[in-house]
Formats: sequence, C-alpha cells, structure tokens
Amino acid sequence: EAPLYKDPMQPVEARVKDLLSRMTLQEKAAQMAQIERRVATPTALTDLAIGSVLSAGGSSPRDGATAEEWADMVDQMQRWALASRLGVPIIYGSDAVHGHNNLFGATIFPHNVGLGATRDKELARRIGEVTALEVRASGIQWTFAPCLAVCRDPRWGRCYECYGEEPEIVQMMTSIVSGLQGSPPEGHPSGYPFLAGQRNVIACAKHFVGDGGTHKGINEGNTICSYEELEKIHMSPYPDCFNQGVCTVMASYTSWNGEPLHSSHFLITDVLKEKLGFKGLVVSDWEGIDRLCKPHGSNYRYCVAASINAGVDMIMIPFRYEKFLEDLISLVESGEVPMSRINDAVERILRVKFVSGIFEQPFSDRSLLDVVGCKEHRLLARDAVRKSLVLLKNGKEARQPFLPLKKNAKRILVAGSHADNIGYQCGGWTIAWYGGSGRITAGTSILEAIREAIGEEAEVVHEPNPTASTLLQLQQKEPFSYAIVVVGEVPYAEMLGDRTDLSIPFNGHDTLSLIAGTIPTVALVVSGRPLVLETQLLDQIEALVAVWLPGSEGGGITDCLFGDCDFHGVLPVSWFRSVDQLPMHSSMGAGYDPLFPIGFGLRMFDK
Ligand SMILES: OC[C@@H]1[C@@H](O)[C@H](O)[C@@H](O)c2nc(-c3ccccc3)cn21
Repeated sequence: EAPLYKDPMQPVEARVKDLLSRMTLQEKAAQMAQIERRVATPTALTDLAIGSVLSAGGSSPRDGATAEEWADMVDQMQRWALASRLGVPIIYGSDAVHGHNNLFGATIFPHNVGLGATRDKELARRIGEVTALEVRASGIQWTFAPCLAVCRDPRWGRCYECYGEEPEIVQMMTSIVSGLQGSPPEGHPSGYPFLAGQRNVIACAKHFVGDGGTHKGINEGNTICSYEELEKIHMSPYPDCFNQGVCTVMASYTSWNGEPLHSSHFLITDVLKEKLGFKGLVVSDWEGIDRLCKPHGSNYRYCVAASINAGVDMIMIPFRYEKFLEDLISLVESGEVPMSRINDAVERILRVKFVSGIFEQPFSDRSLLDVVGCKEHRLLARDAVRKSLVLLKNGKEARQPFLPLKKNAKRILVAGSHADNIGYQCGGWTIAWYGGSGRITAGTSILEAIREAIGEEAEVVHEPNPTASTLLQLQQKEPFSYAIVVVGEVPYAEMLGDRTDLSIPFNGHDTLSLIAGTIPTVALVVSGRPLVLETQLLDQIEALVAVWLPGSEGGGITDCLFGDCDFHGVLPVSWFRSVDQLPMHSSMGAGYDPLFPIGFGLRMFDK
C-alpha cells in the first residue's frame, strides 16, 4: 500500500521521519538546493529531485506573462518533480514584497516604509491575505516576505523595504505573516511552521539578522553592535513571526561584527534554532554562500561547508547546482559536514512541505485566476495608500490650511517628473528587479487620478518640467488656482539604491522652487526614504506630503488631497535635515534634531 509519508492522515513528524528514512544522500542534498527557473529542467527536477525553484526579481515565463502562463510553468515543473523516484513536490518561491510584483497586472501595494506609516496591523494582515491569493493564482506557493529589517540608516538602498527605523513599528506590521499564511490556532507551538490552506502562501522572515543596521547603511555591509543591541533592535520582530508560525527564514548577506551571517553557527543555530526555537527552514540569500569567499565564488567547497554547518538548510544557489551537489555530497562523505546536519536540514524542508499541504495539492488552483488585480484588491491597495500618506506641512499659517484642494478650481498645473509615471510610483521590485519607468503594469498614475477626481469645468495642465518662460506663457493665458508638483526618487533595488547624497534627484528641487515661486503649490515626494528639503523651499510651498512608494493605486493620493478623506499617516522614519546627521534615531536624546521626528504627521480635519 502507499508508503506512510504519502498518507495525509499521518502526523507531519511521522511523515517526515518515514520519507527521510527512504532518501539517499543524493536525494537529501538535492532537497537542500534551490535553483532559478531558467535552469529548472527535467534533469534537475526529475533525475536529481531538486527541492525548490525560484524566480529572481523580474524573472517570468515571458514579458507580460499572464497568471495562467505562470501557473502552467509552475505546474509543468511540479510534474517533473512528481516524476522523481520518491515524488517529492517542489515549493516555488518569488519576491511578492508589495503585492505579487513579479506578475504583470497584479495589484501593487505601497512598499513597506509606507505601510509602516499606517501603523495599521489589520491592514497589513489583510494585504498579506490578498497578496497570497494573487501569488497562488500564478501557481506559486512561497513568497520571500516580509522583510523585517529595522532601517537604522536611510542611505541604505533597501530602506523602503523596511516598515520603520524602530523595532516596535516592524513588530506591529509582522501581522502580514498571518495574512500570508493564515492565522494559526490557539496554542500553536511558537516556531513550528503553519499554513492554513491552499489560498495561503509560505512566508519568509528576512533577512536574519541585523540587515538594517549596517555601518553607514552600506548594502550587504557590516553591522557593528553588541549582542544586546542586535537582539533588542534587529532580532525582536522574529519572535512575533515565530508566534504566527512563519515557515521560513532567510539569512542576511550582512555580517555581525565582521562575521558573515551565512556562516554564523552562533546566530543561525545557537540563537535562531536553539534559543528562539525556530523549527522551519532557513534559506540562504541569492549566492549568499558565494559571498563568503573573495573573490566571489572562490573556495566554493568551503562556502558550502561553512554555511551548511552554520545551520543554513536550503541554498539559493541559484544556477550551478551540479557543483553545489558535488561539493555537498563530497563534504558529507569526508565527514566535514555530519550526516546529522543534513538530516536536520532535510527534516526542516520536509516539515514545511508537509505542513504546506503541497503533497496533497501539488498543482495550481485555476479558479483563482481572475482575482489578479481585481477591483476589490485595488480598493484595498487604494485604502492602504490613503493611510500611508504623511502630511508634513499644510498652509503657511496655522489658521490658513492649504489642503484640501478645491475640485472645482478653474485651472490647475500638474508638474514634476513623477506626476505621470506608474513605474516611478511603484519603485523597485516591480516587474523588473529594480523597477522601471512608465506604464510598466496596470494602475493609475497620480495625474490620471487627478483628472478623475477634478471637476468637469476644471482645466488640468500637465507640464513635467516647465522652464521659467513656459511657466510665464502658461500663466499669461490664465493664472493657475494651484499647482501639484510631484518629485522624488527613481526606482532602485539593493546596492543600486545606496546613496550618500539624498537630495531630490532630477533637479526636482529646482522644479519645485520655480513653480512654488509663482503658484500656490502642494509638493508630493515619491521616495523610499526621507530626502533633503531645504528650508527656503519648505517656506515657498504651501503644503507637503510624503507619499513614499504608493504602488499602482494613485487614486489613494487624490482621495486625501481633495478631502474625500483625511491624512492619517505618521513618520515611520526620522526626516533628517541633512545626511551629515546620519545615523540619527529618537533614542539618542540630545543629538536627535530631525526636520520632522518619527511619529510626526498632520491632519486636515480633526485637530
Ligand atoms: O530574489 C531573491 C532574493 C531576495 O529574496 C532577497 O531579499 C534579496 O536580498 C535578493 N537579492 C538578489 C539578487 C542580488 C543580486 C543579483 C541578483 C539577485 C536575490 N534576492
């Protein structure tokens, strides 16, 4: 009759034990390998029975692929995996970090820094729930989210992936795990993986640990601090995720006091697995083990030994899987990697797979296809945008608020590089790894939202980058009631976003100053982090809103600008005056002198 591990009525731990006992060393090593979709072939998945496949940022079956094409691809790979000797299904991972951002047409939510501004746990959970549906619609079962980094220096290119600069804010937003995976029942053992069902996805608490605390915010850099500080600032969001049964943890590229996380037995095994009791699987980051040696990828056999022995269970290789398997098997045969370590890793991987239900439901659920980018999801994203906006200035005098704007104004100017650019408002990790410009996916730009919100008789003039003379001509024809000027950062990811100069790029400052000099202006800043705002400019503009990276639903911005609802967001990060102040946090006492402090945010209506 069917082997025990295939019987869904058996307890998970019994199924894990039974399957493990049937596996050869080669099959165990293969389960510990995660490869990129471009090298996922029948050889890899059937003959070698590799355990997991991922899409790198932007890696899709084809540009603009539909959810159905994604599901066809994942299901095909699954059939290859099920044809392997023991028929162990793969789990397929992708970075759905603000909606299913690898999928064209998916709902794109505000990036984490904007969600941190909402301080709304239930919203985060709901976003997780909806994201899980759109990820599942494409046949994918695992997202590499949430990022729990506590951003201690906004010069870091991944500041926008962080919910805030204080652990309490990040801890609050970990409720997204219960949205993604479903909420575990009362009494669920902390640290043990949980997944409610086939409309939920495996989540990934990343990047363990201290990723947001590197010196000067240097990406993949070194976090220099005491163990107490590492635990208090950077580690505290992890137990919140373990209490929710998060299934996976991703190791950080960064080092702690010079020791790379990917080879830290103390932090991965003694702390994460033993002290904190994490029972799911630890996956490396992309070529995370290759970075253990200089030059990158040299001494690969050592890199494999050091990371696996440190406690990493699955390696995001992602391409040279033959070399990985050859080295790992050789290391076990030589005794440099004990079989007990291999068994621990494979047990954890199988535990997550059995808990996820993928043995019983290995294929995609096609009934979900039409939820991708659906109206209900876009309304949730629009609500998230509304709640994420932070009103930093409203009127030059206290009793003369500038917002809300009049919908029936006669003539308004909409200007700035970011007024009509869906790619810019989505930011990095959208369609391409580092994002893009223009109509990169379905959505509503800020200009389109203004045109929808404004009264019929109002004339909207769109001039991205007006010169002084253009402005004069435009004004002579008929003066403007007000101007909405949208400036900010262009999309970036990881090291591409590391910057020591945090002024508004694209001479956004000059555009703002030119326009605000002659027309009452509200400035919208589209950015993944605070940017330098000169005092003179601040004095010139009538109102200022931090919109962060709002995603596809630009309508959430005009909902607030025109007063359909009030602003509620408060800063999740300190808004510095100058980069010379960095790093700067509210806990530092005297030296804390931001332009706007963490927690700051104005209202239009209720005082
Ligand atoms: O996309 C998978 C993971 C993601 O989950 C991690 O948060 C992130 O650190 C990451 N960087 C790369 C990556 C970095 C450089 C070149 C190519 C890919 C890949 N990944």
